[in-house]
Amino acid sequence: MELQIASASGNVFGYLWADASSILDGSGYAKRLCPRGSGFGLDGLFLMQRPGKGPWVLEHWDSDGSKSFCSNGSRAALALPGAPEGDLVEVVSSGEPVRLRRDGAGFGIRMPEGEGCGLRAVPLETPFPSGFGWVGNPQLVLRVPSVAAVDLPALAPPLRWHGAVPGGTNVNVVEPIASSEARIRSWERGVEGETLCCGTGCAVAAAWLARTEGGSSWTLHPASGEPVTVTLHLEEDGTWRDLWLSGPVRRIGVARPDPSLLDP
Ligand SMILES: N[C@H](CCC[C@H](N)C(=O)O)C(=O)O
Repeated sequence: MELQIASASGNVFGYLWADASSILDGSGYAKRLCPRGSGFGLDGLFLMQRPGKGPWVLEHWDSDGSKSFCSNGSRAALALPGAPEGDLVEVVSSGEPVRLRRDGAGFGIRMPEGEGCGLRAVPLETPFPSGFGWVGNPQLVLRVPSVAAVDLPALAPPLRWHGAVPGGTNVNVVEPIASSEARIRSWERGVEGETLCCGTGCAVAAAWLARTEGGSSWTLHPASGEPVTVTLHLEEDGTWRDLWLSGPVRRIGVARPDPSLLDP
């Protein structure tokens, strides 16, 4: 079985066509194929169904086997062989109806706007000004003087496991560097470590920056150095419309996992 590998701004994923496997044990596949050391060193795994008549269907698991919505991996899927053609593609990704597009900046995704999505007030005490949002998964954003100076492995875990958010949260630190640009670093739930870019983290960071600093377009510079641009219409109540995140995608290649990883 072929494992396609692709990167979205440094967030790296493996992809399997679901009909290539008789057992849809996505969680088990993710746990065996993803981790660095015992697997391919991937942030997450996608199972994809062949494009049919309705929206294209994708499912994502983090490297620890937990199921979650993932924006970067969804937009990178559009670069894979076998993906639907066209500039604009309807997708149901981990149950969330979203749109993907091929555009000048690379590949983009329009984020979920359904029930519960948007900025929310959550009683989290942090040493820094903070915001929280839900975009198919939970994202905490802290504004810091310098993202480079933050000791993320010390700062993030207590917030990641904070009881104020059931199931905990992803943690992002941001540092505005211009009127519509900021640096960002992300600590991801389910990877339990820093990733080089978290798309949903960038989306919530941009929404929170739009609320606190103004503007409707923010370019975020993640740890990978491969920037993403977020455009949105933010409403007074913290919900958004047409929140698009775009950035580069790279196809890395194809791996052939040892059969013991697929069928232990
Ligand atoms: N990296 C992903 C998000 C994974 C979210 C996962 N870590 C969770 O907590 O559900 C993205 O680009 O949207």
